[in-house]
Amino acid sequence: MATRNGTARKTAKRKGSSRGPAEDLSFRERLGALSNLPPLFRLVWATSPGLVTANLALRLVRSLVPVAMLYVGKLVVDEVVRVAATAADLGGLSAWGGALEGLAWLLAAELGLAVLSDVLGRATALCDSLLGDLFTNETSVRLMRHAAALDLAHFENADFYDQLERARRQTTGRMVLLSQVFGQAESLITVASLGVGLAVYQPWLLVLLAVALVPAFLGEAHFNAQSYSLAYSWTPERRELDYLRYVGASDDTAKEVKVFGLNDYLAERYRTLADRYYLANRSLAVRRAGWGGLLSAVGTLGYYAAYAVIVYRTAAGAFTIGDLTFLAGSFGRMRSLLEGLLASFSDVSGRALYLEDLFSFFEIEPAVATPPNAVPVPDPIAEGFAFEGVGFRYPGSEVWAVRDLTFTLRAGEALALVGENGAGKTTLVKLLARLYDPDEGRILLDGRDLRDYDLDELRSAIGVIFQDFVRYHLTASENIAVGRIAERGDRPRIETSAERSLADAVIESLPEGYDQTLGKRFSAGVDLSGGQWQKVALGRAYMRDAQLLILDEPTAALDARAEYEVFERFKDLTEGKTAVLISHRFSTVRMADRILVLDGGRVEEVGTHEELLRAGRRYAELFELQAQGYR
Ligand SMILES: Nc1ncnc2c1ncn2[C@@H]1O[C@H](COP(=O)(O)OP(=O)(O)OP(=O)(O)O)[C@@H](O)[C@H]1O
Repeated sequence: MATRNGTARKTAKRKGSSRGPAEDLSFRERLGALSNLPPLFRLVWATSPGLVTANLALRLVRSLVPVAMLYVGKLVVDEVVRVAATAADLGGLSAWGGALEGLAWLLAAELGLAVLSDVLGRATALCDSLLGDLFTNETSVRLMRHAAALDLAHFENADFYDQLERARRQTTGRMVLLSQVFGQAESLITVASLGVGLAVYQPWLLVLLAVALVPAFLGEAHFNAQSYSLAYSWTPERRELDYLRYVGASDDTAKEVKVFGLNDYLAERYRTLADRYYLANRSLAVRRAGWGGLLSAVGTLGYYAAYAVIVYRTAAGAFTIGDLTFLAGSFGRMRSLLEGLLASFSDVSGRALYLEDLFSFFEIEPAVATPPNAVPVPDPIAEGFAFEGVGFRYPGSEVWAVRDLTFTLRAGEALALVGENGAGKTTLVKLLARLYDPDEGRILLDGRDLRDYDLDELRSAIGVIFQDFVRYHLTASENIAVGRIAERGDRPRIETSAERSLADAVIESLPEGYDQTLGKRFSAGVDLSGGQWQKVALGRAYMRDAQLLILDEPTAALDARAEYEVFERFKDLTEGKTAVLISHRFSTVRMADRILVLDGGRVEEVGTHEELLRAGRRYAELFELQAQGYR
């Protein structure tokens, strides 16, 4: 699996290592994670350049408000002191209306700044939340698109699922990270402006401030990295928790969970696992709170030391009372800003570590893909398909699912695949549809390797109705239209497909006909029986109208009459097309032009129904077994 950079590889390696979950990350790794911020910024920028610009402009103005307010505050105090002294000299204020006017202006300026700060704050928050929503939508769509482009093999791999899960968690709330970064930039400008003010009076106060805050910062950074390690190493368990929650409370499983009485077992298993996670988290949270409190006390000590110095110097006459308020205010403000800045810096680097999961997910490349100089898929297919010594092992499996497959599937012929459970029928079909590529040998289409063709075109030329077809909780018409989703607006085509697969009677009996939502997930949904669902799924084959049609157990759930009727129409479905039919029912198998018998992933025999019966080998044996069952 391709990963993004050193940090990703290291984190991936850590997972499998024997070191404990709360192990540390080096400071460099933490800093390295910050390299995820520019790509994040580019993603957010692409979401809405206008909102990002507005956000930054608002923050820039807002960052200068605090120093302006403190300075006006200082002027107010100095002015009050001056006016009060003069008034005392003259025995009253009344004669000094002119002096009060200056004070009034200053107060008005301070009020104006306070209102401005509030308005800017709200406008920034608005920009942040709008951007956050847009960003979540964008990233979720990208994630879905990317996941769909990946190989089927990825989806059968538990590590991939963990990675997908971690990436999925990153689609929401990532804007918080960018707001934090923007907020940090804003705080930095404010700190710089306050720093200039402080430096004018007492430069060494700045040094004191920095020294007092470093321990708290390092503590934060350390615990952030530990939290990440913990969350990372617990991904499989968190996935199991989600799975248990799903099995324990979902429409798909409710029936079986009830009749087998699994509820207590599932709840108990959930609790045991959830408690372990809670305990691991708790011990970290407690240590974090303890150390955090101690280290921030050091910062507070620094602040009061500085405050004492300023008070002493004011008393000694070196500063005015206005200076005192300005300095104490600036210092206090800077301390909380710096503290927030440092804490959020380590928080940012912590969150940036999580971003690694999102970006490294986006960088996984599918192995089954269109080659650079792809050839167009022939239409119509002239010769057909040829398997030449094809062998395939599922990823991570030592056993060959199919091996030495050599046979042809001629254009226009209907070929049935027969074999016992696990013989390799579905695997053969997955190879034909290029859901996987062979590990050995090759599959040719009109004399060229399947891998030379454009993948989208190839998939478009093939229609597969799997045994475990999906029951989409969408409308009846959409459930048929998924066969050729681009034509979903073509109602006559959908209705004709339904008619040919015998789904029309089912759909017409629904309260809302073709617009009826199927399945139980949504309140308006109506569920169908297994056979009714199969008729709907079969409608997709007619809708697809592909050059190569593959039907995996198309009639397994149909009653005898429906099966008979479907086969009456089978010729018409496969007319002029190449078809592959998988079935355990010999009544179905007989419809095919030729039959390929698989055993243990190898071709055992090929021929017409009559030829194979005459040969008296496995096909004849299986046929006889089934025929006996009917007698
Ligand atoms: N996703 C998978 N990962 C690993 N092994 C698999 C996977 N799918 C199938 N296999 C293995 O590959 C072999 C062939 O399976 P396949 O599903 O092709 O059989 P089949 O003939 O379609 O069986 P059935 O009649 O039960 O549908 C089996 O030994 C099976 O255990």
